[in-house]
Amino acid sequence: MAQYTTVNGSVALITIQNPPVNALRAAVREGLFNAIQKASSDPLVRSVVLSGQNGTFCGGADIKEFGNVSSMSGPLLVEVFALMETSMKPVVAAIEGFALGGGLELALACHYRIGHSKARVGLPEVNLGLFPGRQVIAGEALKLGLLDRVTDHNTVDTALAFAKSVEGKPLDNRRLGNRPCPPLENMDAFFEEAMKRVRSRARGASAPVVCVQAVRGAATLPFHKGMELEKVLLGTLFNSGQAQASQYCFFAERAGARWSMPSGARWDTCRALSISTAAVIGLGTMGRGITVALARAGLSVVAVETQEHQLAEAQRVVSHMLKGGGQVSYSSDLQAAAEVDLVVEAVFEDMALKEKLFKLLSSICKPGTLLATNTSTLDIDRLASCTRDPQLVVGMHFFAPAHMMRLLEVVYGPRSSPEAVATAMQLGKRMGKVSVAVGNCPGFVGNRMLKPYLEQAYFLLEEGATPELVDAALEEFGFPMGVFRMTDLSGLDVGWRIRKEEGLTGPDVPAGQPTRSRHGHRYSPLGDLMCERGRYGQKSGRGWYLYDKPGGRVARSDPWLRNFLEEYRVRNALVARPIHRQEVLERCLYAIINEGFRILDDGIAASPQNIDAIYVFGYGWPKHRGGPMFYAGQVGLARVLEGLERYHLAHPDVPHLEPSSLLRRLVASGSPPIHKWNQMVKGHRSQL
Ligand SMILES: CCCCCCCC/C=C\C/C=C/C(=O)SCCNC(=O)CCNC(=O)[C@H](O)C(C)(C)COP(=O)(O)OP(=O)(O)OC[C@H]1O[C@@H](n2cnc3c(N)ncnc32)[C@H](O)[C@@H]1OP(=O)(O)O
Repeated sequence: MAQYTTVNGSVALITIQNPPVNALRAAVREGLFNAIQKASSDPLVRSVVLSGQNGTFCGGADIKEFGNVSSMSGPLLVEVFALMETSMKPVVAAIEGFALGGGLELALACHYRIGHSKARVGLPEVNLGLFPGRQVIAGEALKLGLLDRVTDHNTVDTALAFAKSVEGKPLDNRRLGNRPCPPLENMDAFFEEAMKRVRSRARGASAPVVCVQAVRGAATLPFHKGMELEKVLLGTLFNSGQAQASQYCFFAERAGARWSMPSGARWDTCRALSISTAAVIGLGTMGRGITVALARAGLSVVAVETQEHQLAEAQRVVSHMLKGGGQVSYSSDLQAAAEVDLVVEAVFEDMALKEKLFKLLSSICKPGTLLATNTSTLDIDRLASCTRDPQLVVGMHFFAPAHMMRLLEVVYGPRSSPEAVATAMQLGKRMGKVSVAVGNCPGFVGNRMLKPYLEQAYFLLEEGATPELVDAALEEFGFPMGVFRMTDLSGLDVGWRIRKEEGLTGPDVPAGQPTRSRHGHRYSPLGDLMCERGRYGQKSGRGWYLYDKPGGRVARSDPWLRNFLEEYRVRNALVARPIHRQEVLERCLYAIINEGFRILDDGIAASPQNIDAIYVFGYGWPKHRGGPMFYAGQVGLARVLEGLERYHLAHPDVPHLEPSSLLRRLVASGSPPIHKWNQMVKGHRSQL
């Protein structure tokens, strides 16, 4: 766990050994503690170098141990730090790769720090619901005083020579605990302003707020008092539930890489096809973002758009985004896709158009080309059936803006080959995405769960709520945008087109159909009515809110909408009632969760972690709430079930509120923890 050798006669070299990231689990802490004691007591040793195995200094505390803090064994991190800092022999950290969180604190407990120029240091614990900070590269760390020296050469060798040069020198002013924090003018005003800003951005997350309190303590109190305060604050965070949620997200983010298909095919047994060239078809907003994402991942991309004016505009925008980097050519001819390894189709969400395109692509592209569609809801298998090689068709569902959003849903149809899925998943990794493989059904995972969420939001408007009230409740919960602001941003016409495609609205709806009912179920036509009035959201300057101009970003309440809703209620004999924030949250969130359970039971998602990763990285679900499925566990499955039963009783014509069978089975079996849910799933497939 901590290898100890003596080098150059007098330098003890301690190497942390805990792959893959040298996390500081109990055995490592113990190893370090013993090694420092050994170096201190060995009369031949005059200095110490601390490094990490395999070019990695240390990824911090072991996050897996946080799951059971009470059973943590071995010396505490602070005890290791204290032993190191009070050592009478100079300790030099040799930082390669990264020193993060407790790993950086370990380096800061050393008397000197030498970093490789490519090393990254920082305190990223905000992502884990603990004290936060940002990561910086070695050069900046040097300027900030976090490092004493940066090298391009072998870091350990440099540190060993350096350690030799400081043997016997006084250490008192090298111990950070002895150094006072430089005074700051208007310290109180500074921290109050910082707190105000952090609170407004934290959206209910405790860690950033508590961090300001800890930094204030560190800056204004004597060292040991600051440490005591930090311990108390850390305890608060650990007990908040938010830290567990964030730590769960850390692993959920990585769990998608270990994908599996119902056939038994899985990540470690399938080989990805080699992809170096790609074509993107359709250069609207999505196609442009996808082009940038692929080009940044090192692919040579041909961007195809048949409308000349759109092509010219796309070329301008994409070149600007890529700032001269990336290899992209442009064409208005589909033949340009003939020799590529991968095609990503990103045309309008229209099945007939996509079917035609897939038929064409299948005849144009060389054998072996992977055909991917960026559809957000349509049937992958129907598209596959238009092609020569249906096994080479998958969904690659990007999220806008495609070059920035972390999520990629990789959708496999019944005929998609494991190699095709492996290829799309590997591409996702190359693009830096959180990729999750999911099965084929309308809306896949993300949009399928969005549907009941939107539906509840519309129903709440019918019953007396306003967009402002619904959005405020959701934003207070932690979403960056409430559901109405979000649909204004993405465009109300997107859902309208999908509902037309589904025959729920538009000319295909049979005459005499009741306004607020479809197939015997409650239906709200509010979204359709808005679109019929040209209210598409930000793009038209009017939606659920009012904007200064088309494309405007600042939402204002719209008196027109208030009247519109009142008239709508009168027309439909609806009586507005006061709606409480709690009802908004329960109906909107429980509806999402309920659909999540159905998706799990249907085998469309392989695990609750996959669903949560999709919601956190694609739909703005707050990380400190862990994703909808984790949140359900935190609220209590029995309470979620009771809520759904209550709302379904009140709204029996809303099938999405009828509790899913999996949720019922889980509650009946005593609400097991989330990692055991899969055992209760129909046709359960083993977890990897
Ligand atoms: C009431 C008082 C309670 C007392 C408790 C005291 C505890 C001490 C509390 C606070 C002090 C210190 C806190 C911390 O240090 S928290 C950890 C801070 N570190 C981080 O946040 C870094 C997290 N890791 C990363 O960002 C990346 O993993 C990376 C940059 C280190 C490496 O990236 P990459 O090469 O892309 O690899 P992966 O991300 O895929 O990771 C590989 C593998 O390793 C696992 N892993 C990574 N970091 C950790 C870790 N710190 N602990 C445990 N495991 C870690 C990761 O999960 C991957 O494994 P897989 O999930 O099985 O795929």
